[in-house]
Amino acid sequence: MSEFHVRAVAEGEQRACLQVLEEALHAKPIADEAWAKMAPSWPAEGKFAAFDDHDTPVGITSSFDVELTVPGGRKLLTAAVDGVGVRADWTRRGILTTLMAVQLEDFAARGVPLAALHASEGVIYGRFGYGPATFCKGISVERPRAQVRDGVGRDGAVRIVTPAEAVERVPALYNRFEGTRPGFTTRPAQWWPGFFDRVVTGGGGYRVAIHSGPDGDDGFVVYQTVDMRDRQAPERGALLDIRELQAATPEAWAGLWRFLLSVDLVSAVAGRGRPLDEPIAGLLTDPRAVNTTEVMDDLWVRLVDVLAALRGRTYGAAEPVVLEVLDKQLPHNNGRYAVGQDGVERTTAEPELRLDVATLSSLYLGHGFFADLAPAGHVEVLDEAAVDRADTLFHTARVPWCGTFF
Ligand SMILES: CC(=O)SCCNC(=O)CCNC(=O)[C@H](O)C(C)(C)COP(=O)(O)OP(=O)(O)OC[C@H]1O[C@@H](n2cnc3c(N)ncnc32)[C@H](O)[C@@H]1OP(=O)(O)O
Repeated sequence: MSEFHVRAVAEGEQRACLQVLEEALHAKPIADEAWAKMAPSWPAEGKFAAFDDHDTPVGITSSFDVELTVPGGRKLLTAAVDGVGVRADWTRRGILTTLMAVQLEDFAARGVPLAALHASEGVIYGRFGYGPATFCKGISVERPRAQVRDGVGRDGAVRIVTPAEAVERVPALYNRFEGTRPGFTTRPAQWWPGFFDRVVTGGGGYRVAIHSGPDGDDGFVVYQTVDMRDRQAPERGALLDIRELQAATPEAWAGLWRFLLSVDLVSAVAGRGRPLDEPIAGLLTDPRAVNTTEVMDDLWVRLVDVLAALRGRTYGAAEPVVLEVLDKQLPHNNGRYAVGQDGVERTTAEPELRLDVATLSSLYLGHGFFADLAPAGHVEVLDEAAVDRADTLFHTARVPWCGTFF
């Protein structure tokens, strides 16, 4: 059987590596024109690949640096992992395991405290120390029943912009929202061209509308309408599908929703990847017009430097707790940590809770509870009283949400 070797991707090898990824994700071969557009967003930097005996790539992992907002509002350097795939005839031979090990060591060597990704399947990344740290929901609003409450969302104006104007304005507008809640990430310049090309400018068919309030532009929505009418069912209307909606203020948010629900010949307004706490029902005279269609994991987080990551966030009001953390891939993280409002220290004190780094990572941004993870065996409880304390320290009032797909 052929062996593989793993190394950093060299300049000029990106297209062959991208082809491996596209095949793994069941996408079509990359045409020359598509590659010409994508190449600037696909640098060799940050990519590791597995190669066969002929130096042909058969597996890839990729990342780029962003900043992730953590509880308390600090933004920590984070490796955004994307583009993971192994060619179908090379799977289950340990390629991903090797790629993840090399990539994590690279993050640790560069002093990156956090890594994050969106997972194609729930079973893949836990073994590498990643845990689901933010969640999102799909919603569908029955438009004929959905009347926005009087006096809400009327203060600003919404205008549909051209694709060119969207490309010019939306990235700067997004930068106004960064950091408002745990889980938000910055979007580096290399992220935007792929998004616009897929969705707006490259025939994706989505429109962009911008909300402006007293201080200028303060929100945007990316959406498309899919006409569902036919002669037999003219009342069916179109489905309005929200790709993304971001607002800097509650007024901008309400104004964008009022606009979406006012579009004629639409029977339902739907979106996926919305924050769990988005209060759409409260906006409407009939809260039952809103249905939650799914709840999904959103961002998976991996603490690469546990001490730095724990020190990067703030904590709720409780006495400190001593955690013992187990990390198979990055043993420098193994050990005990005293976590409290006044700081985080390594300690030799007796542990109160023992957990692996994936579980700690899933709780890190403030979603979920130690109390809920303990019964399933994710947290070993050595001192019962520590569970409540740990939950008060870690859980956040604001629900974490990422909302940026990579
Ligand atoms: C961040 C992102 O980009 S998400 C996108 C991820 N990519 C995809 O989903 C594309 C399609 N899938 C693939 O390319 C591959 O199946 C990968 C990348 C998920 C896994 O690659 P492989 O090289 O087969 O993984 P590897 O051989 O190292 O497996 C390690 C372990 O994980 C398990 N595993 C890996 N992938 C899966 C899976 N999809 N389902 C169940 N188990 C899996 C293996 O069985 C193995 O378990 P073991 O250690 O107990 O034997």
